[in-house]
Amino acid sequence: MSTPHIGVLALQGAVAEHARALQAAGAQVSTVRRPAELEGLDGLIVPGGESTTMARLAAPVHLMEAIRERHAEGMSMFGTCAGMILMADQILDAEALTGFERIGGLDVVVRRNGYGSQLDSFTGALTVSGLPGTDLTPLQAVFIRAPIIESVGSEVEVIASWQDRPVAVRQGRVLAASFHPELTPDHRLHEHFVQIAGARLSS
Ligand SMILES: NC(=O)CC[C@H](N)C(=O)O
Repeated sequence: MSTPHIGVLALQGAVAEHARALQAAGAQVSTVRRPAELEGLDGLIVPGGESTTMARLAAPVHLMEAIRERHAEGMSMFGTCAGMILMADQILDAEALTGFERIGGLDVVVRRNGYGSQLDSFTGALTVSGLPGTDLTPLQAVFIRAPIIESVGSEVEVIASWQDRPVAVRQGRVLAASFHPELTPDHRLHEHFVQIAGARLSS
């Protein structure tokens, strides 16, 4: 099988950390700031950071629409934290995003900063289903002003929960997490995404 080529949206946010985790997971990695840089990608990570800032920076070059089109043509997507907000079909507390294109495509309702104010940052140990390999140790998940997933559609599989709420989900070629998997040395979720994105190369 050839090496999956994965991009990291590099407008703002945790870009370098994702790139390192993807390299460790065996992918060929490049950064994406313009639509042309989506060409030939098997997958794209939209990192955590600030969803409103990313949406504003993407607008002049219509990057969100271009990502949506490439996804429709087969590119996998992995949205973490702010990245998940940009992929969610519905956002509560979305005033700051009004008028800006987002990617969409993930049938979930999210609440921005839902884990915010009192608990700005915390770590939870998660059991994640469907990860590659035989390592069953819990994944340490770092939540930073994280969005709450309020509900998921019928095509969405919940692969990890924390305190009875979904925090990682998969819908076909879309993976999403409320937390920051790039900030811990455990790269199993990145490996999982590389496998999802690479599946069409081996089929
Ligand atoms: N760590 C994060 O990505 C935080 C997300 C941020 N609260 C937003 O709304 O975009």
